[in-house]
Amino acid sequence: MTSVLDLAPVVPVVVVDDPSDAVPLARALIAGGLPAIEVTLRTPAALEAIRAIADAVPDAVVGAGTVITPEQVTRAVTAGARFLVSPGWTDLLLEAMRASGVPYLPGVSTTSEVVALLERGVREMKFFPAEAAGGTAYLKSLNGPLPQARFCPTGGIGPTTAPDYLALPNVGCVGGSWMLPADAVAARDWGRVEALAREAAGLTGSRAQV
Ligand SMILES: O=C(O)C(=O)C[C@H](O)[C@H](O)COP(=O)(O)O
Repeated sequence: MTSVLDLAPVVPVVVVDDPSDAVPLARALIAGGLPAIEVTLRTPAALEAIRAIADAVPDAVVGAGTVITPEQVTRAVTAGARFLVSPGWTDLLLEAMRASGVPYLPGVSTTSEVVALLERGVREMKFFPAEAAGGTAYLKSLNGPLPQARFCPTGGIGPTTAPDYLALPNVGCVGGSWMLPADAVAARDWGRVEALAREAAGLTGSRAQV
């Protein structure tokens, strides 16, 4: 499989409360041009949402986010998750992710964590919480000594800051929830979600111009 970092410039980070929203929401994101979708395991509906998207929306590459235990790795992959994302990592979690057979992005926010992952043969990671942990300045600084590490920064990123991240050589994609405003999801305004997704998908253009 293509690296998770190269599927799309923006990976929507989705919190699903009502499992019946999962399929129309995924269709709206795909129609807008965002095929990789991270469903966070933060709600009881998450696994059902992953299963529904995997079954009904074949064009989606659905993954699981907020994966923090080996049990969640197993449940997510069984439900149909095609990639795994964690906000942070331990050796136990890393071993389970590695054994799952699907691509994974362990979360880091410090230089030592990046070095520790490189030591374990992992070069692709989530940078979380991106804005709070130092944003583009931090990632730019990491690229000097550690250019072999590539990141999906997530956390506090919006449409105006995403292009700055995407312009960095060590950033493959960014994650974010801005294309899924809570009021639009509550109103099931999938047209608005699609329009916001389309704008996000177009951010590749900003990147190409840099
Ligand atoms: O759930 C997880 O595993 C997380 O790591 C948190 C998410 O990545 C952020 O909540 C998304 O970022 P926002 O765009 O700021 O909403």
